[in-house]
Amino acid sequence: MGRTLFDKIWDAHRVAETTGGAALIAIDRIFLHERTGAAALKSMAAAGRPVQDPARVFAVMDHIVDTRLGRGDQTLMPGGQAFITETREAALAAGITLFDVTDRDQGIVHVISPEQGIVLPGVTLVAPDSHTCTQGAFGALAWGIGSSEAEHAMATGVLRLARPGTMRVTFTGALPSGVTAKDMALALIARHGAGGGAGHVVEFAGEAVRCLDMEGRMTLCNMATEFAAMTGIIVPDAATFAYLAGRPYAPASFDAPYWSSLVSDPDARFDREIEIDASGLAPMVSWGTSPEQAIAIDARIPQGPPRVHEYIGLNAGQPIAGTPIDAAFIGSCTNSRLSDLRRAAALLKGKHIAPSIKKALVVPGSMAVKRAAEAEGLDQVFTAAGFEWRNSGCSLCFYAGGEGFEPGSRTISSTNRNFEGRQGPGIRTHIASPEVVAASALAGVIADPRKVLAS
Ligand SMILES: CC(C)[C@H](C(=O)O)[C@@H](O)C(=O)O
Ligand code: SF4
Repeated sequence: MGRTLFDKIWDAHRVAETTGGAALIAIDRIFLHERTGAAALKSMAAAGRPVQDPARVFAVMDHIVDTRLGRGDQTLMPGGQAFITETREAALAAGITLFDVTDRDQGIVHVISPEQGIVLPGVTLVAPDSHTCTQGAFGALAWGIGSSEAEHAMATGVLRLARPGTMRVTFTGALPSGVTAKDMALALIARHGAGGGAGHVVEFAGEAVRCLDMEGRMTLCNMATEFAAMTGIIVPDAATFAYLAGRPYAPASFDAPYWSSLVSDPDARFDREIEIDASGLAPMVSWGTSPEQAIAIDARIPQGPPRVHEYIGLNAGQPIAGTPIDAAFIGSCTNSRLSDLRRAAALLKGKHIAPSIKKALVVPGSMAVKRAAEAEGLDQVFTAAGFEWRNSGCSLCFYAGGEGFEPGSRTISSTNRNFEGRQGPGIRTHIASPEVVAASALAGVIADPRKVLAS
């Protein structure tokens, strides 16, 4: 019987079978960040265990770094300085590659790993961070682990894994204009639940996926963890190889037989199959406190748990469009790459955000994205429109203390999580595409970008 892409990567990395259907899987790349990585490195050093192969291990400062222009080494997170200094010391002592705060290649882990050519088709890559699934867009088996597993992988080069199930989500047809990879992800989670992918590796397939550029594919795979999947994965193709060619850590060519074998065979069987007609999708926006509580932007809020309505301050039956917002955020490993910024800037060009917006931030996913955006003048478009232009990092994708939105704010955000308190105590987050964020910031209320594009 044919094998799925996942099966092939699993087989190529299976070092030994263990009990209960689990296996020892060889780990090709490990990526750490200062929020959870230092703990793993420090614990290894304390136990006198060296990193087995430092050339395969990378670390970056992204989660709690200051993103204000002109930043130094400081973090605004109360008590957070130790994460930065300890990560730096431990990374240097272990001899691994570190992208430090002021490095020109610094950025959010899942943005810089592809930019640097560290993730490659067919590799296994782990990081103590749930959105490691983003990197499955390159046809890698990339997933989030815990700090102690990271320690294990660094010390031994393998991890013990129960074999996950396989699921294929096929998006048929073509996406309508103004509808993006973010909307595909939110539509999937809204229809099949935030737990819908549990225990599975989800392969995204179909015409609408093939037509996404690499940045769109990363946005889609990024949300696999919000679907409770172990990870997402997309079969690599010419776009994948072209994206990676010439990147610092990528091989000189992708013509070895292994690369072209990285497909799901036509007769491969998946444990579960889901099909979604992409041509029927609309821009999506979350109305509640789980990514599954998301609706088309022209729809009305459904009845949800009373606690959710209470926190979010919106009633069932209300249209979501027209809801007044106080703040806007463009950034995160979901939607902070050059194409995201370009699409938002195209809507904002020559316009200004509504006076009711108290804080509007654009936080590029990496310093390389920031430089590329500046070379095109996008920073000027954003600042003229009333957005603050920042250095790269996770920023207000998650609240670490120190910097936040005004208490009680309602934000429209290009991030991936709308949990209670995710962006700060009492903050009500609506997640959506960068287009929806830009259109809403202009209007001061949740707004449909297709209407701005048409006007
Ligand atoms: C801090 C980190 C472990 C966490 C994660 O794993 O996802 C963060 O990146 C997040 O998005 O909540
Ligand atoms: S940008 Fe947000 S979701 Fe992504 S790694 Fe950072 S905190 Fe996590």
